[in-house]
Amino acid sequence: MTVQSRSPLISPSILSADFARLGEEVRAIDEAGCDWIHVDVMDGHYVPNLTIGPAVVKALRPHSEKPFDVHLMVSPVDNWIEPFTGAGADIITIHPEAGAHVHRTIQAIRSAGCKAGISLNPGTPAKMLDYLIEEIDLVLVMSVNPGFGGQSFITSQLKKIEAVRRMIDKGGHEVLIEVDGGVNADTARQCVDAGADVLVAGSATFEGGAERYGENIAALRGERA
Ligand SMILES: O=C(CO)[C@H](O)[C@H](O)COP(=O)(O)O
Ligand SMILES: [Co+2]
Repeated sequence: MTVQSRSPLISPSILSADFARLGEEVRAIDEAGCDWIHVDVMDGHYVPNLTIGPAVVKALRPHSEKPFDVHLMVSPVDNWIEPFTGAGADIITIHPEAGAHVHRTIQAIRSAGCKAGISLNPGTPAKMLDYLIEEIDLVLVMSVNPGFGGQSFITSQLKKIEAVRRMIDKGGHEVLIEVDGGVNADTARQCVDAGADVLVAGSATFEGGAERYGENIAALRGERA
């Protein structure tokens, strides 16, 4: 197992924020020291939940200068790239199963000036990245089945994080590994030890209200608040 000592980047998922006060919540996690802001876009078709569209991303954009990490759980996905890059996304991650032409979609994301990510569902092997790893900036390893916040971490995904880490180290391209789903202070450590660079955390960031966001983020980084 690769044991890493560096601190991971933290990308709180606003799926667990108070939707009635989203702008305020984005400012609060920014001030609490998060690195990125994770936006879960669900279409009620590719996943059984319906969440945020580009109009909401555009409305939130003035509330933080930190990178907006937009996770598209949408099928078909191609027609949604331009609306989200136009709304202010910095990183766009897609699910290969949701796009008919993954390579082309990745190129469209990068041509629009955004970083491009590929997400691997719990049942999707790391091998899916063959022929794509050199074209992307980020691999999002899903440690829950996509669709809802608050699910339990699927431990088998640690082996996948290790496999993706080996693939990236061998290839020599700069690609970040992000882990999404059921990440808390305990599973965060396991993810970082397996080779993760970025951790998404919804429930574990927003737990306890705004006065706790700073200590929650510090705990996810493995620091004391
Ligand atoms: O993509 C997602 C679900 O599809 C969310 O980002 C993820 O579930 C984060 O929520 P939590 O940290 O509460 O598990
Ligand atoms: Co997500």
